Amino acid sequence: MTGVFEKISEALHIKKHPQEHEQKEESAEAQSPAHADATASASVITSPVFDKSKITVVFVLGGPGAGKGTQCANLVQDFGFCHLSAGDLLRAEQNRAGSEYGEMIRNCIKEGQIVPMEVTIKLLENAMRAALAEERAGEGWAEGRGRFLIDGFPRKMDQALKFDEEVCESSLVMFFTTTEDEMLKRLLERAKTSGREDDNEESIRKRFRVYKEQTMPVVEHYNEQHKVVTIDASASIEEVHEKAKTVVEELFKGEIARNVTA
Ligand SMILES: Nc1ncnc2c1ncn2[C@@H]1O[C@H](COP(=O)(O)OP(=O)(O)O)[C@@H](O)[C@H]1O
Ligand SMILES: O=c1ccn([C@@H]2O[C@H](COP(=O)(O)OP(=O)(O)O)[C@@H](O)[C@H]2O)c(=O)[nH]1
Repeated sequence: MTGVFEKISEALHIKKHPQEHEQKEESAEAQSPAHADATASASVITSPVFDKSKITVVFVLGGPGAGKGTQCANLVQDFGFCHLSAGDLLRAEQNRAGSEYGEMIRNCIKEGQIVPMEVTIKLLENAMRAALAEERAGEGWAEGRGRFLIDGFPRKMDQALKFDEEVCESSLVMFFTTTEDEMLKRLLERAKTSGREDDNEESIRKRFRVYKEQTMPVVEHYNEQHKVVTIDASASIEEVHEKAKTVVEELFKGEIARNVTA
């Protein structure tokens, strides 16, 4: 039987990684919804596609409109990260001619729901592969190394577990927080130019609810792993940037204190 991952890979035109092991195929099959029960008892050993000792993954979380994308853009300038916004990748796939997921993605985004993880994870994995294949110059990119800011992901526990286990174990979660009132204000302002179908009050309220119900448990999960740095995003863009920059400097120096408020 064709696994969900294979089916999605085909549809997204994703080539299999030459180094991907047979075991990995078995594992992807085992992770499909039809095999969910088998996964718990399966003794298949999986290894992530990317090696954590070479690839740094920083997850960037926070409510809709907290300023994740804005701060990621700043950190790209500072540290040469590759910035992958899960939302942007989904919107690109939604608009890709011939995508069989376009309609499904559009509906999920409009309703503030989370797109099934197989789609998002494959898009991220594919984008990471493409960035590494570019053999970028600059700090952090020599000899097969790479550094990624993964923005707006993982938003749900299943995504977090699967990405860490099968794609690349994350090093850190930067968690940007501010009030719902502030996020709403920012998003309604962004709506004037973003052209996003979900930047309207009805969709925003739904996104807030999904964020509380589904994304907060992800933050809790990483808190238990001592991987979270919380950054108050209520201040000005530049003030928030200074804090975020210090956090990343400490990460690369190996001096970061986890589960702290920066
Ligand atoms: N610290 C801040 N103060 C005021 N406005 C901000 C701040 N950070 C971001 N914004 C603005 O708020 C809106 C949402 O920011 P964005 O980075 O797109 O959020 P997210 O990626 O978390 O949804 C944007 O229009 C952005 O310019
Ligand atoms: O891993 C992800 C990330 C995003 N989304 C969808 O994309 C939307 C927009 O996410 P994005 O991060 O672009 O925007 P934000 O809500 O943070 O402003 C979300 O509401 C979800 O519908 C998703 O399904 N899975």
